[in-house]
Amino acid sequence: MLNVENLTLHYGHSQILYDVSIAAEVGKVTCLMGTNGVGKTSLLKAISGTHGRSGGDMTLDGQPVAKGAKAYTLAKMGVGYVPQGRDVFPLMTVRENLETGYACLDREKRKVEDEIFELFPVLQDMRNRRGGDLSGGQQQQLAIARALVAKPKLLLLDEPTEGIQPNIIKQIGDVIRYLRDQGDMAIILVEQFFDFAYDLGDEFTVLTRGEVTFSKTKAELKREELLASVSI
Ligand SMILES: Nc1ncnc2c1ncn2[C@@H]1O[C@H](COP(=O)(O)OP(=O)(O)OP(=O)(O)O)[C@@H](O)[C@H]1O
Repeated sequence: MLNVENLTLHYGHSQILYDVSIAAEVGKVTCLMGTNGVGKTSLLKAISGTHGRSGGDMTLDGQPVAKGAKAYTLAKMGVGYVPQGRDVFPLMTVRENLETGYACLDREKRKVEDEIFELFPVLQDMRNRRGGDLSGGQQQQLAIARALVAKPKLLLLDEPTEGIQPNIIKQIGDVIRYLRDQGDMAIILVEQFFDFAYDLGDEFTVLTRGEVTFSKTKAELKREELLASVSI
């Protein structure tokens, strides 16, 4: 589904990513791991078009993605992005936040499907509340739901468990597993909560200082090896 080859990324003059290659397949969770500041969020920004890459190639379903492609174009091509920190619109209601998720779609496709509320029943109950009044866990669920509204083929999740209480972490894990098992979406998960990532992941790519250390399937990888590679 996604193929990235030799991607480089800069902020001004400072280079953050060096020849990064990563792939993500439909029906699989690809975990992107590494210690703080190695460039995981930057890679998701490049893949989502939020911060343009400086070099390298990217294809989605075999379609080349131009270097300057904007987030809007990537969203239309099927990339759903759940950023670190959620970026829920605090003054908009839950319903309005969800509606922003389909802004990239053609008018006739703009609909919040019932499945969204089946996955996240709390959002149904709170649909007229303001985003800013939701708890952190509820905001995280809203951010994931907002990305799902556009029916992405590639879902990018940046630390969905950060600052979230255990019962909601479990619900979010169940949703990710459900989406993976539906078999119509590729998922890239950036996650510092090791057991959560190890449990869900099918493929693992580890970054160190902006470079890929290794990409392995779960079968090829010992838990201890992965743990050591993401420990300081
Ligand atoms: N907008 C920016 N301008 C300049 N430097 C930045 C910017 N955003 C991030 N960086 C730097 O880029 C590097 C990689 O940051 P990034 O957030 O991608 O890492 P990360 O692996 O996601 O870290 P974390 O696990 O802490 O979220 C860091 O050194 C960071 O300070």
